[in-house]
Amino acid sequence: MTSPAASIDITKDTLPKLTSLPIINIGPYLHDHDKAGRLCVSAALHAACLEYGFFYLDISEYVDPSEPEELTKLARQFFELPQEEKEKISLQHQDYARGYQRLKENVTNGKADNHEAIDFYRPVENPDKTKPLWGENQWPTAIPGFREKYERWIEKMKKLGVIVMEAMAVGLGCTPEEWEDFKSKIDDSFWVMRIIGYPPLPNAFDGFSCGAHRDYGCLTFLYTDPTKGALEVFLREPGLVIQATPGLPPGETVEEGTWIKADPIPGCVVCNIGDMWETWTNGLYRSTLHRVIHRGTNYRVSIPFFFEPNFDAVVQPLPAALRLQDGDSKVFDDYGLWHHDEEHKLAEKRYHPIVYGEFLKKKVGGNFAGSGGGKYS
Ligand SMILES: O=C(O)CCC(=O)C(=O)O
Ligand SMILES: [Fe+2]
Repeated sequence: MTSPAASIDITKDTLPKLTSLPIINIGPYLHDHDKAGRLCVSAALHAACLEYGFFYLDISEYVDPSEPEELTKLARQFFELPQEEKEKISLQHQDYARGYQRLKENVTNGKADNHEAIDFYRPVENPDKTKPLWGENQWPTAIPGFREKYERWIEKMKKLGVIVMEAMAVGLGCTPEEWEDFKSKIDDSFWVMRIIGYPPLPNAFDGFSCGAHRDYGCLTFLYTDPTKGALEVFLREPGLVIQATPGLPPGETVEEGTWIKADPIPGCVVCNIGDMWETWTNGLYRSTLHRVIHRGTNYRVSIPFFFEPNFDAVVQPLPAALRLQDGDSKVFDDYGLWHHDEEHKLAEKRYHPIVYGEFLKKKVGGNFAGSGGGKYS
């Protein structure tokens, strides 16, 4: 194989973990000529996904910082509106997924999250709000420019999603033909965008700003205002057993590892992979726990864009990932050199195929309908 993934020997046990996430500049993938630069980016993405499932993506060559800054201003204007005005676009007027959710309406791991938000999904043909996820997006009308500016951002993030997916496919060792097939699963992304507002956590609050969860999709591009100390990422560190952590998903009261802060870095979005990448890589890349604890005094705004597979995409382990895991096919020849035995079986698939839309319906269907659900429950 000729991919960077194959030529770099990254073994999880030998590299020390950084205490802050790696920064990867997507720039070379924006320029046609920079082949060597692209390979470096792909190798860095592969290493970051093996080790952390999280990284900073430097997009300063792709977006002007004034653009997302303007979005956070618009978001603040919305969250400052009287509650009745915000409720006009409540998700209860639609499919219970698209629209505004009031403070503490979202529940993660059984506890109310101390945030409010507006959720948008890819628009669908023939919307029908009685069908799960099939309603219409609800845009605030009281704030001039809101919809146009956010729609411009959505277009940019969708394009960025395809660019980063290609860079990651190369890093994983996909052939160009395999990438074409893979691309057909993500080229009409059933994206989600959330605009989240976090008041400071009250001292006695029994819960989090956003409880510990893994994102369930493909790639998250998280833009946040400059607030520090809020987002935390769980770094798995085998052997390092931390105390039981309240608020972890059920059955995960103790994890081996540590929480690190992922403060915003100018020019970057925080990027993480979700459960779909875990399936595509047959568990080689893991979807990583994260949470938000905002104890500052300000009102924090974040705008995660979730670049997801196509609604009808079948998601299953990719051949490139199975090749990387195929310990069995590395056989020694008569000279003691190992080579791939093409007739040997690839690694066994440990993840079952999933139709993304079906999986998504199970995740969000019925949430917020007074049933105490939530995006991450
Ligand atoms: O607001 C943040 O920093 C993170 C939000 C998040 O993890 C999510 O919406 O999935
Ligand atoms: Fe998340």
